[in-house]
Amino acid sequence: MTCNSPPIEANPHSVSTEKPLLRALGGHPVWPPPLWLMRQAGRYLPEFRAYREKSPFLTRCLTPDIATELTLQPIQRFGMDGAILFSDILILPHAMGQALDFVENLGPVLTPIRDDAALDALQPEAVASFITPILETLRHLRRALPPATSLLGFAGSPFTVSCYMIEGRSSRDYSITREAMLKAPAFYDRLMALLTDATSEMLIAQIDAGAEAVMLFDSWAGLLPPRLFRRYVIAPTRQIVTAIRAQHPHVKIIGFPRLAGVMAPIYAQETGIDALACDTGASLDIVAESLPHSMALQGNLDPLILKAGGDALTQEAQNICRSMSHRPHIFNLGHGVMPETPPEHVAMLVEAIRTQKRPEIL
Ligand SMILES: Cc1c2[nH]c(c1CCC(=O)O)Cc1[nH]c(c(CCC(=O)O)c1C)Cc1[nH]c(c(CCC(=O)O)c1C)Cc1[nH]c(c(C)c1CCC(=O)O)C2
Repeated sequence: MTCNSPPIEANPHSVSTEKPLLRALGGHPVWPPPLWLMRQAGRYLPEFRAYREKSPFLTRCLTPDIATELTLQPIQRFGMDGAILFSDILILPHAMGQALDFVENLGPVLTPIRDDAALDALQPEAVASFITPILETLRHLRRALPPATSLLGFAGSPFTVSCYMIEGRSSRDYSITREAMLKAPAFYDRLMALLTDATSEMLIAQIDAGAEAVMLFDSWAGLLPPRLFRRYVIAPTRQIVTAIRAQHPHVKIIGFPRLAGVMAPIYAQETGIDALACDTGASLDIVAESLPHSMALQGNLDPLILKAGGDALTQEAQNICRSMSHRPHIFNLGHGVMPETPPEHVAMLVEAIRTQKRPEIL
């Protein structure tokens, strides 16, 4: 598919001309719930693997024709209600000049930022030009997507991105980062201020280029105890939400404080987001009890159940939908699609969600 191809066949079950995903993000219950999956564009798809063999990950992210095609693959195959830009949360530090590579079977590898000299070498002013191809991808996608499919931009939240920037790679506990936070607060706060401003500017640029909603991934938020969670997860997120709202008051924002536990509803209330994405460990109905009815919830099927398939997949997916049928809910996973997931299971999940009967409203 090229960027000038005709729009893809829309979700046949969608009856409203308004986009179901944006309607749910606007605080309205929608049935069946709109759905998309984190990592829906990924290695579990043979058509994704075909591109992966031809070019490195960063090239795929920064080549509009390729990034557009990869974003569209799950939409073409499953008719998802949301299309998330094919990019990565680590594009931002790379755009600032931090060396980044994605190594097979290891994941991201960066030159660690451990002192003020390394911070001084970063160039936040370079981000705007570096992300030009990503903004072009968004413009292509707005033209190529079916009318009912919403286009999602995203960024990593400052704390999670700081974990990769300081650690230099994936880690079990990001202890180097968390020690820097405690032992070198002036250094760490300087990095966080840099990331908070740059993330706000990048998301505003994504919205200017066509993103209809944006998502903030704080994938390691659950590593922090409450006091630090408030300072380094909630406060930067609130700053980013405020900055986006100043430019785009009606664009919806999804926050994903992964593994936040009891802090998740507090995060939702105190950051001003429109939708709270919940990880696998959250019970949506319990989280919902402490949030305004207008706050949309997103999630949260266990990716392992999707990989396993069978009756458990259909039953668990429909249980999640039923528990949220009275609220604005976006069906998703509690984390990304696992690479070993059979694509047939995703098709089965989409069918189960779209054809289930709506529970009687009691
Ligand atoms: C932590 C994080 C990263 N990237 C991301 C997060 C937050 C979500 C999460 O918690 O998983 C976010 C992300 N990464 C990617 C997307 C867009 C695609 C989508 O979600 O559909 C999104 C939203 C592409 C990607 N980002 C990456 C891939 C795999 C690239 C490939 O193997 O070709 C994709 C499709 C690479 C990546 N990128 C990252 C890691 C740790 C890795 C290697 C491990 C892995 O592959 O999952 C950093």
